[in-house]
Amino acid sequence: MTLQAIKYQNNILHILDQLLLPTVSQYIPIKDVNDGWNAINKMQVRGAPAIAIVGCLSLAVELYNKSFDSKNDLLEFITNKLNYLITSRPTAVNMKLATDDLISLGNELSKDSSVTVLDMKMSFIATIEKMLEKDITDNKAIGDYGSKDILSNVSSKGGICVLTHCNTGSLATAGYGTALGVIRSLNSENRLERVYCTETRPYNQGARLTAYELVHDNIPATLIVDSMVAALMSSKKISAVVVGADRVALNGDTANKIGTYQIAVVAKYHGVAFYVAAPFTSIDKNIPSGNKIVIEERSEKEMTYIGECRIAADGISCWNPAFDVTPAELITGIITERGVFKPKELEGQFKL
Ligand SMILES: CSC[C@H]1O[C@H](OP(=O)(O)O)[C@H](O)[C@@H]1O
Repeated sequence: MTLQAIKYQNNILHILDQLLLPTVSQYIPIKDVNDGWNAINKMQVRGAPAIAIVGCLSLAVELYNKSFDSKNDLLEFITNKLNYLITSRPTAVNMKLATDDLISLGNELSKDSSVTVLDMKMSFIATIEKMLEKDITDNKAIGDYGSKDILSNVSSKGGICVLTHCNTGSLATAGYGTALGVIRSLNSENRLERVYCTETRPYNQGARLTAYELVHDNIPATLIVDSMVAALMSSKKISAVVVGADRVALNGDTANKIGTYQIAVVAKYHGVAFYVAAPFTSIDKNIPSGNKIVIEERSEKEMTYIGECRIAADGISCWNPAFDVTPAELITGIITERGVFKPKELEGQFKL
């Protein structure tokens, strides 16, 4: 059983507080959209798919306990709540895409005279609940497509070594994971010698979350400091890098955790395949390239403190972008639940 970032049953929602991992494993209740917004903004839950799922489930929980006089009132309520949830973190696209889908569902249902207010409310809740299962199904498909494509491009018949950055596993999704899903699939096929994970400063998603998942699943793994990537590639046989995504532009440019871009540059220099693993819920067909992606900047406290302990000189100014954009030319393949695409093939997927 992989770890669960999100626990939802009978309209009751809890999330694993990821700020406390790996030393404390504690679930906290999410009772409404305000709780959802705060948990996402503080990064008690994080990861592009998990942000959308928790955001929408926080709406489902609030909806369940409310009644509405008309379908227009209900549509206005969910529109306001969803547009508020989008403001919790700007870079990952999943919450925005979920909002667009739910609002278009709302417009459809409000025009259908055979649908009552209660039918409409329960239809929203059912649609949101389906996000959990679909995400896990998508991730398992991503895992299997990714494993197959990576192995088709290596000469060895034995286990391979891969590198990943940040956390893209069960703690960033509804379960199994995206890039970590590929690693789980490689491991279950007995084709993984070792995965190297970067600590991923300053929030340490790698050291605190990915390492936690890999140890929990008994997957052979080694933690490295972010600045060791070039040394790793020059001294060990790394067959591929697999990372996640927060927002993929139509041309394949990809916004992901800060540090991804420089790993892609080093991978290019060393001739190592560089894959992005992301469901279509992380692909933004409305932006042509990565320079349109808003990059979230977070508090300098995340850089200058570890817990309560200050680790940087008082008075130093800081720059803390949470993401960077890797240009499509550095990306070997984008692994999705529909298969693996070269960046230039992505646009065609939206013309089918
Ligand atoms: C499976 S998407 C995970 C994606 O989200 C992470 O960012 P954050 O931890 O700030 O939410 C990181 O970019 C991962 O690749």
